[in-house]
Amino acid sequence: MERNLLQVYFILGSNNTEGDPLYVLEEALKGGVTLFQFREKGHSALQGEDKKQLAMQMKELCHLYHVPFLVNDDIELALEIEADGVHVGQDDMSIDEVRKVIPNNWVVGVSSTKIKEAVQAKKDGADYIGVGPIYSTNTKEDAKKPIGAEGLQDIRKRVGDLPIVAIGGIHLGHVIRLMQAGADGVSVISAISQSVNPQTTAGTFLNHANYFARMQ
Ligand SMILES: Cc1ncc(COP(=O)(O)OP(=O)(O)O)c(N)n1
Ligand SMILES: Cc1ncsc1CCOP(=O)(O)O
Ligand SMILES: [Mg+2]
Repeated sequence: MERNLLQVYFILGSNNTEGDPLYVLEEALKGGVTLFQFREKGHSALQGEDKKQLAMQMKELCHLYHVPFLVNDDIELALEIEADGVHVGQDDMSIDEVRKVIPNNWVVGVSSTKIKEAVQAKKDGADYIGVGPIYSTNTKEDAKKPIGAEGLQDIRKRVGDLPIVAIGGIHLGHVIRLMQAGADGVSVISAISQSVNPQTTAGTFLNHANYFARMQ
């Protein structure tokens, strides 16, 4: 995959904002997020038809802004609504199983907290790995222990040029440090979804990532 897509990877579900998730997503898209993941899980998450309706509306918005739309965990939903890819974790469907049922051109991302998982994900043909949690986060109930920028750097050393996005507790001030450690970009939920101005925040994330790229 084109690694620049990982620069500002926004993830959102209906319970990550007190406002209208479609409004938050459109503001983030206007600000310049480069990739999007629909992650509808946890407390009061939508189910069934409601979940599908929201996913379809989010996909349409993403496509209006030419941003690929990925679905977290729910491969069946991703297929139903013709997403652009999926993200799976260590406890979800395996990449092998996923690849059997999805179109060839879809992006498949895999979560990795440890070197072993990252090396395996690369062997299995992941398009990118989501490495984290980097810092502590209140957004994911079952998050593992944070690995810090050092943990990310150790993983980078072992996976060559495999695209990596850092995730977990990330704020604007972390971007440069994480890209120095080997991330191609950052994946965030609350820093954008809970921002008073998601558009400006998304835009500033992109500026930081572009600044790092120009310095190389
Ligand atoms: C980009 C990215 N990286 C990691 C994750 C976490 O996936 P997972 O470990 O399966 O946990 P859930 O998000 O499903 O709770 C992710 N979603 N996205
Ligand atoms: C989905 C996920 N996977 C690891 S940490 C995390 C939550 C990231 O959310 P936030 O950016 O609000 O910490
Ligand atoms: Mg998962």
